[in-house]
Amino acid sequence: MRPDAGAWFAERTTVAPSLDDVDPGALLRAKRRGRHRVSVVLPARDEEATVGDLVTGLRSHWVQRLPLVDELLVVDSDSTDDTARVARAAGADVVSTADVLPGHGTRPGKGEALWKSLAATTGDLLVFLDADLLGDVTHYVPALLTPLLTDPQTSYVKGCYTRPLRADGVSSPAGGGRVTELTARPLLNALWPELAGVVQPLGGEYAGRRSVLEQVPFVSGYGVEIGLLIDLLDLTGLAGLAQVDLGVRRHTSQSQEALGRMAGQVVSTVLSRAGRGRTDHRLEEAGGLLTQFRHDGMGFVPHSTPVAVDERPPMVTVPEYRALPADVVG
Ligand SMILES: O=c1ccn([C@@H]2O[C@H](COP(=O)(O)OP(=O)(O)O)[C@@H](O)[C@H]2O)c(=O)[nH]1
Ligand SMILES: O=C(O)[C@@H](COP(=O)(O)O)O[C@H]1O[C@H](CO)[C@@H](O)[C@H](O)[C@H]1O
Repeated sequence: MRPDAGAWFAERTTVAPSLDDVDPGALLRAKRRGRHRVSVVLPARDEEATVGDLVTGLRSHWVQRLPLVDELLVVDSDSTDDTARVARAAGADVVSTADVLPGHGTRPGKGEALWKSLAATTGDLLVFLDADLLGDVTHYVPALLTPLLTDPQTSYVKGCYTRPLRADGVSSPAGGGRVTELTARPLLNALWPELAGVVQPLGGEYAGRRSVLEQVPFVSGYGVEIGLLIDLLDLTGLAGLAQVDLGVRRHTSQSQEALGRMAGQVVSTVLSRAGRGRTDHRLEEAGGLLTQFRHDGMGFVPHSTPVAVDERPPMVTVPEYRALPADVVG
């Protein structure tokens, strides 16, 4: 990893406390001191199976028992199932993407839902969580907010976690984050090596200040996370970014074919950014080292592998080849 990425990883990665170790008083004091208002946003397309429990748990802990969260919004993103009703019944506010900024029409995709959420919420701090998360993720919210509540320099916080994979009815302790590992991470390492320390660049759990989120574009589809990461790096520098180890993240996984389409959106988003301004700088210096991460039970451990292009020149340029007898050279 490049020294700046390595330093960022070492200095800007914190570990989320367990729910029992969260200090509610400190959280509320920090929130009040900063006169913050907190909005939690769940973009949801066809998540009736999971959104209810998720909203119930978040609302019970962070709205009813401890007033850490002021708004809990589910953005119904063209669902064809009962997502909206289930979310509302669990106590969330619910808007449909099409009903927000109707003068701007509506587009399909997760990023559209997240962009519209800025116009449908009032918090100066926003927390984004996927609506297909499985298991107890209650601690995600205070963990993602803490760097924003305690460090004015931090504007954007990414969650990171190990990602078990359940696909085709088979579960494995790792293997999730397929587009991250096979597309996003190699591309970011090649073109934005300063972001090589970000463990889960595509992760759907993150928090940010409205003051920066409203200044950057939102890619309408699945490119939204990588687009935000690159654009917020440009806006705030690495110093404005942080990440929190949230432990484990389980969610309902998509098919390889669906992830292929997601990867396509991620690639087009990266290329749209790589083509900006410093193209020659970025593309000419592309590649070299790929940093990946293992979890040793205590924390994430980076390990880097050279992936620079290694190639031979065209044979015709090799003098010894040109000196060979004509019947050999052809
Ligand atoms: O057009 C879309 C696609 C996805 N999502 C939501 O965005 C989150 C992440 O999407 P998905 O689960 O499809 O991606 P994965 O986590 O499988 O990569 C989930 O809460 C989806 O319901 C959305 O709001 N609109
Ligand atoms: O990280 C990934 O590779 C993809 C796919 O994860 P899985 O292979 O289904 O565990 O999931 C993420 O990517 C999407 C695009 O950025 C995000 O929108 C999702 O929230 C996130 O789960």
